[in-house]
Amino acid sequence: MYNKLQYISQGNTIEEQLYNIQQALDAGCDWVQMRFKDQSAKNTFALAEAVKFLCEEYLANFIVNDDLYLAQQIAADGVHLGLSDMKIDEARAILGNTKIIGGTANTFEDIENHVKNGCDYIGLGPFRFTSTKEKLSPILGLHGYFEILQKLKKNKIKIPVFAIGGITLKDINPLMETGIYGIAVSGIITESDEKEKLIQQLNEKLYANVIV
Ligand SMILES: Cc1ncc(COP(=O)(O)OP(=O)(O)O)c(N)n1
Ligand SMILES: Cc1ncsc1CCOP(=O)(O)O
Ligand SMILES: [Mg+2]
Repeated sequence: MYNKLQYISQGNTIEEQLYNIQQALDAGCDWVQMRFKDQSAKNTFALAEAVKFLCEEYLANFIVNDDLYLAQQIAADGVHLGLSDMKIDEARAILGNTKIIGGTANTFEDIENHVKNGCDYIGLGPFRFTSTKEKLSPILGLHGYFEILQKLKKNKIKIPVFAIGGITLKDINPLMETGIYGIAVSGIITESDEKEKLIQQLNEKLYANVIV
């Protein structure tokens, strides 16, 4: 099963990205999504190769944001695709069944479609406003998660749902109570001065009800 905490990388240069990713891995993150927007193919490829190497060293999962062909080229563990990126069924046909394909959703219908098309997990959001991403879909808030997760349950749709967008430590308990599986975060980890402590606290809350 998937880790319940996914770190989405930040940084405007290869160096900044690598610094942030290494810090997150050192602090205990074991799932990284490389998100490097508006860059040349050369830079993105160079970063992806370096991140793949790092994640292998730390035994962390590594997925690529947006670019299925890059994920395929560097043999990443998978890809995360948004509503305006390549369609999930097309991606599945190209990547096969062994790779992770995550899909963005903002509504119950988005999730229904993703599940039909062979998606492995859902990034559902945004939970609240965040400056990490431009052009946000409508904000869901706790009530939005509650309604969508209830509808999934009613329709017997089972897929791990990760909450995303402006999430902080204090949001985890109420979010987990809605039935989500985990969270995908960027800002709180990138900006934290006490990453190890933060990741430990996040994991404690995320795994509080997991029986091993
Ligand atoms: C886990 C997760 N969920 C949602 C997103 C957002 O993807 P997308 O809508 O394609 O936006 P960009 O990240 O590409 O700007 C995500 N990246 N990860
Ligand atoms: C990529 C993405 N998609 C919806 S919100 C978001 C950004 C999440 O980052 P943060 O945790 O900093 O709000
Ligand atoms: Mg995208």
